[in-house]
Amino acid sequence: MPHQAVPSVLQKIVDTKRQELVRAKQQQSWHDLEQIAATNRDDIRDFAGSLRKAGIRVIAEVKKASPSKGIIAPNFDAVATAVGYEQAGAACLSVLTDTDYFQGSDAYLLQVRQAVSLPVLRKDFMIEPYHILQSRALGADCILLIMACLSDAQVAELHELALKLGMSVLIECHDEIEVERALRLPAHRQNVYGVNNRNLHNFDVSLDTTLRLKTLFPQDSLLVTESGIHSAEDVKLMLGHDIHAFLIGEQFMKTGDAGSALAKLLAQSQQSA
Ligand SMILES: O=C(O)c1ccccc1NCC(=O)[C@H](O)[C@H](O)COP(=O)(O)O
Repeated sequence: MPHQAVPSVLQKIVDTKRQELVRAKQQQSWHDLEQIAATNRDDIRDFAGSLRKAGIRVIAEVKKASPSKGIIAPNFDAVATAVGYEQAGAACLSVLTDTDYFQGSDAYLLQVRQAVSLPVLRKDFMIEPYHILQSRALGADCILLIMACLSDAQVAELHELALKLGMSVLIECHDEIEVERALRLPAHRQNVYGVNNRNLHNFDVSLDTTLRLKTLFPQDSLLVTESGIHSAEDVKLMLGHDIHAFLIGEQFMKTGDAGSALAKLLAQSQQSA
């Protein structure tokens, strides 16, 4: 664990992950995962590369529920949502696989990855190398590393393994200390740095977090602003600060037609952007 106080929700989720790992390892050994990942080896999509392309790049999130909002999408359909996002112009997808807190599922990741041609992030709380290999075996093109729930040694180990498996890595930060720690990881073109605008201690969301922390990253860093993007004004604010990549879930999912909501946001954001 890192030296700072870990937000209680995160601590709870990480404790659950430890229990899940015990069961998962009984069902599928490291060797099993290695074999599946080996058959998937050539089937990997360039997540970071897609975000580097010109224009507004949205990682559209397939998200049924969350600890802060409860159920967001009562008529949730992971595959229909993903296909809608792809048709609407998403750059990449994010699929929540955590069951207890987000009502996600590994099955959604497998199904979505097959139904679209976009690169897909496995959005979960990764704490052990097993999670990284498991993600690749499920078809993930990118994994998430949350600095707030990992020590420097853990993050270095998970980062190295993800890159070895050919995946991109979304390295998520919430404050200055986490950015400083994240930037000590080896530089790599598959590194994507996320600034999460959601304070995990109280769930408050402030886009100022991204604007404040952005100045700490080297200029050529691939930066994604995460959480709390609700409008074209929010997108334009970020574009004005040279941030072109966005991770957005709730705003789309709560409408019941996530793809159309993404198309609308892109169209409105491109007006005089
Ligand atoms: O969304 C939550 O309530 C949450 C609570 C605790 C840990 C993580 C949480 N969210 C994960 C995310 O990072 C968001 O799903 C993602 O950035 C999209 O955010 P939004 O557009 O606000 O749904």
